[in-house]
Amino acid sequence: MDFDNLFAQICQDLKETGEIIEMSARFSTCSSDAQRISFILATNTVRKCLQEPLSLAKQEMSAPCKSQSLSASHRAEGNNYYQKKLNWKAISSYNRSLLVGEGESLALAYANRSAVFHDMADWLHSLRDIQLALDQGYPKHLEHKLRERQGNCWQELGHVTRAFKSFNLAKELLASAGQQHKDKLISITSKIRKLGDVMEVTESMSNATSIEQEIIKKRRLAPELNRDRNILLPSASTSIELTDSVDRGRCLVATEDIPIDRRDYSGQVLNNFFQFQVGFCSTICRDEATYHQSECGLTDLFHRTGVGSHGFIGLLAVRTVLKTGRDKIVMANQQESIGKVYDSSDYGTIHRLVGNTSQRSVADLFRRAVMAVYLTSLMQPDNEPDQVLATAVLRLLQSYPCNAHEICYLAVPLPGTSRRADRPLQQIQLCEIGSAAMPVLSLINHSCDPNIARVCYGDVIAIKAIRRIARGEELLDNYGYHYAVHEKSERQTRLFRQYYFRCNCRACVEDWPRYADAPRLDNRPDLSETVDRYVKLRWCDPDGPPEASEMARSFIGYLEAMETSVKLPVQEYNSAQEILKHYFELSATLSRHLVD
Ligand SMILES: C[S@@+](CC[C@H](N)C(=O)[O-])C[C@H]1O[C@@H](n2cnc3c(N)ncnc32)[C@H](O)[C@@H]1O
Repeated sequence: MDFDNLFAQICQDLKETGEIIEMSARFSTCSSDAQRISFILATNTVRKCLQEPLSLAKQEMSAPCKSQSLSASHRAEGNNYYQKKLNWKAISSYNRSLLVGEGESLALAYANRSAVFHDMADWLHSLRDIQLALDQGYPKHLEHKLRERQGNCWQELGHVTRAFKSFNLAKELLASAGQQHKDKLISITSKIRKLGDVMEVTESMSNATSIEQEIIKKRRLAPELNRDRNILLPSASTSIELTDSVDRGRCLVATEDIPIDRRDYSGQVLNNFFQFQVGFCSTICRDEATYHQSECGLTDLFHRTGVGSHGFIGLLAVRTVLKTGRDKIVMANQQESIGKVYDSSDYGTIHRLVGNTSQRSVADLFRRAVMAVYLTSLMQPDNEPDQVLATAVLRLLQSYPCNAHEICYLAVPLPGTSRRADRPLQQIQLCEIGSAAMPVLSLINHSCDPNIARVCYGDVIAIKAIRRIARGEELLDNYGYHYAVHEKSERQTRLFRQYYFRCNCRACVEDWPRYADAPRLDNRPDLSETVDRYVKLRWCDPDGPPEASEMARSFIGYLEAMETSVKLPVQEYNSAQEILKHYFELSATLSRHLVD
């Protein structure tokens, strides 16, 4: 049963027992989250309603979820996509195959995924998957294929001796398999010959973990800040400071003029990164994360039964609490403030995210409190939830809807791998792959006409100025409701429903029209063709990037000129800003942080 249904059942039972009105009056007098949790734990009707679903859920969580046949069918689907060169879809099917596979089916899924990475020129990921396939007992009679692929990867990465060793292993396996692979044997022998004289094979082969360390080292390289690091706000530069205001709460403000495209913040996501699939992002993550035992069962259960309307936020809350541990939570409860330094690696900064508790209805708080008890009971071996943990979960169930950030990546073929230069641009997709708590990023207030954009570099988010920000001006993000896309009334209603504030940005105060109804400038070129050309250049043509950067620079100039010479809003300004954001996203996806 998903949580929405379970909660509806609880409300129904409370109505039938005639307790609901009196209970809601008493619950409304609770003045802290700790009191709310105690209240739920002391309410027999709620506890009784939770008992059976909790037992069933725990049974399901411990039930085996591996299936050779399901793994094989996802793999077959992946093979189908792979043949059609739909690489991302193939990877996604192989991922599903991995999640339910074990033994040989797991090995085959890793091996097939390695072929896709190989075709995408993603040598390290291919190597990692090859090694995992071998570790899982990949069939011996097929091993020559993996060894040859492994040799290609090492060769591309410049490890000649490792390539030599892999090709030789492939050759031995082919030779012992007999005549049927004669052509293959000739081609491998020629690859070995081309490597030249490799006198001594001293370089040892890497295992999956060491390859992964290489991958992570590259992926986690946060883009450099454009200024010195701010010691009070370690993920930001000195161009930004944290201030407080009566009507807008905490906010980030520029300490100097910030030009377009300057990067002044880059926050680590990993503190509480949560992917929406049960599966480890790496073997290192698997080996380090002791809390995964509770978390994975829960995530899998939520997937299979439907997560309910607060499900993902609930899982992010569980991950945070499991990863932080009870002692640090107790400490955060005891400390009123977090001191001078606002450091996102400190749980205290997450603990103090805005939850808008005082503005929430009794019904909303009651529902979240029941969910906190339910989730905490699932995390623990018996059905007696720890009050401290349940209180922390309740706190996060209020703050995360107003503060969690999505992690996205742009699914694009890598440069040079496109077989058709006219590949439709629609193949580029912005994919949401998870959500994360990033407490410093969460200090930025909303505007329907923002001056910064968030850009994901793998699991690191950077923010960049998309218009000039003057000294003393507030940095403003967009929470998903932009003036160019949503009517003012819709923006105001939705922002209030989720974030509990009335927006008074310039676009709201002046009631700017949406993009389609905004005026156009006379004598300005139509940008749509340029956008197409720019995007094509950026990812289809290996010689494209320099020209594309040049184009982005001209857009920046164009935007800056419009800021001072044109009364906004106009369509052209909006389009140029969109192109700039595209440029940022593409640069992040194609940057060396992700691809070597
Ligand atoms: C992600 S937090 C932003 C930082 C927040 N001001 C703080 O003190 O931590 C989101 C919350 O900030 C407040 N907020 C965001 N944008 C706002 C705005 N434009 N005007 C007033 N309050 C705003 C709302 O309470 C919202 O739920």
